[in-house]
Formats: sequence, structure tokens, C-alpha cells
Amino acid sequence: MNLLEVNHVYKTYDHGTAVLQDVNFTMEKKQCLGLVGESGCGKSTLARCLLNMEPIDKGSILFEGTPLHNKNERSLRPYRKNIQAVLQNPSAALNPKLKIIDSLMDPYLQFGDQAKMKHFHYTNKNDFAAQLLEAVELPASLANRYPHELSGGQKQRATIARAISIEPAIIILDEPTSSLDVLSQAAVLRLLDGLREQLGTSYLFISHDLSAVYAMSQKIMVMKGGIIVDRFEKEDLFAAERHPYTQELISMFE
Ligand SMILES: Nc1ncnc2c1ncn2[C@@H]1O[C@H](COP(=O)(O)OP(=O)(O)OP(=O)(O)O)[C@@H](O)[C@H]1O
Repeated sequence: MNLLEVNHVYKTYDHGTAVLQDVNFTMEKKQCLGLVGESGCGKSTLARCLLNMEPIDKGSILFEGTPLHNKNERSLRPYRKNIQAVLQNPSAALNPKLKIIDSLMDPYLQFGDQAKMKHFHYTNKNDFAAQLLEAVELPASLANRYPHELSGGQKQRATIARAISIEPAIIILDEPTSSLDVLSQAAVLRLLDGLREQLGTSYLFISHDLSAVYAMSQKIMVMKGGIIVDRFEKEDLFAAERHPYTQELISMFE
């Protein structure tokens, strides 16, 4: 059974323009699936639909065979632990009024299931936060700071620590490095890649940057105007049969 199955998903916002059109894909365990496309093509809308932050108009989204789409929060609750997200802006993702330790604890306190966790072990709050911060290569002392006392790169690492804290099967990474400088971007991508191997998590890695998607993913989908126009194994990026739009993206990347 597929970890995640997205079947014929359509989404239109109130202004009537179709944003997602017949989106189909599957995700496998322990894989990174890349989604690349220009700004405004519908990537974040897809991410929000997968996270049930937006309803879909048509189609289905199944996690290990169970429908997740258009569910109310209560019936979705048992599935929340399976899919976490790291989004573009870490400042918006961390509550400015909470110390890092309390932001880190939030998913575990809501959805954590220690019996199903293999890597992080909860005995007390401080020790748990220290394990998470170590996994993202941050000093344990940052736990007692507030978000404004961290750099952008440190904040994004803290949001990654929070996402992995309940060992979800899938993490949706929506432009996770776009707010960082080039050096921090490379370091965060390396960290994410290592964590996927270590934790056995699957990623949907969303970016407008083909080179980042290529570096991170085993399979790649290309989106244009809400339609997945091309999909291929990473090794086939330069194959002659690539869609003209993929070739356009490659010419920018070379
Ligand atoms: N909440 C919303 N209400 C109405 N329209 C929206 C909403 N969110 C996005 N859109 C529109 O849907 C289209 C797709 O936007 P989306 O953010 O999904 O694209 P994207 O590929 O993620 O872009 P970017 O890379 O710039 O974030 C755009 O035309 C956008 O204006």
C-alpha cells in the first residue's frame, strides 16, 4: 500500500481560477519526492490541501489507504501525527511568546505516541528538547530562548526539530530554505537529507529551485499552472523526453 496517494485532486479558490487540476501522485516510504514549479503555480496550495488546511473540490488524499481530505479536525486527529510540515517562514511558524522548548513540546503533547517512536525518548521536557536540538545540530541551551533570540537558520532548525519530534511518516517541506542565506540553505538541506535517512521519514520537498529539488529527491514532479506536467526519476532529469517546461527549468539551472 502507498504511504500517501493523491488521486485526481482539483482545487479552485473563491475567485474561480482553477489552482490545482487533476493532481495525481503517490509517495513511498523513506523517499523524498520533489515538486518544482514557478511561483504561483499551486505548490503551496497543494501542501495546504495535503495538510487539510484547505478543502479540495474533487478527488481524494489517502494516507495508507485512509481518506484524509475534507475531514473535520476531530476525525483527522488520529492522523495528524503522520504528516508534519516545515514551511517557508520560520518566524511565522514559531509562537513569539513561547520559549523554544515549549514550541518543541507542542506536537508531542498533542499527538505524540511514545510506543510508536523509535528515535526520541520522552522522560522529561528538558531531556526531550535536548535530544531534538541535538538532532538538528543546535546547542541544548537554545531551548530556553525565545524565537527572536535565534538567527533565521537556527529558527528553521528549531521548526525542523519540532516537525521530527513525533517521528511522522511524512514531512512536507515547502520552500524550507527560501528565507535563509546561501550557506545556511546548503547546511539546512544537508541536515534534512541526513535526518530522512536517520529517521526513515518521507519528504515532499517543494521548491521553485530545481537544483535544490534535484539534490534532495529521488523522484521529481514538475508543476505548471496547477498541472503536473512532468514526472521522472532523478537520474532521468536530462533525458531527451523531458517536457519542454522541464527543459526550460533545466536551462536556468545549468
Ligand atoms: N488563500 C487563497 N485565496 C485565494 N487565492 C489564493 C490563495 N492562496 C493562493 N492563491 C492563489 O492560488 C495560486 C497558487 O498559489 P500558491 O501559493 O499555491 O502557489 P505557489 O506555487 O506555492 O507559489 P509561491 O512559490 O510563490 O509560494 C496563485 O494564483 C495565488 O494567488
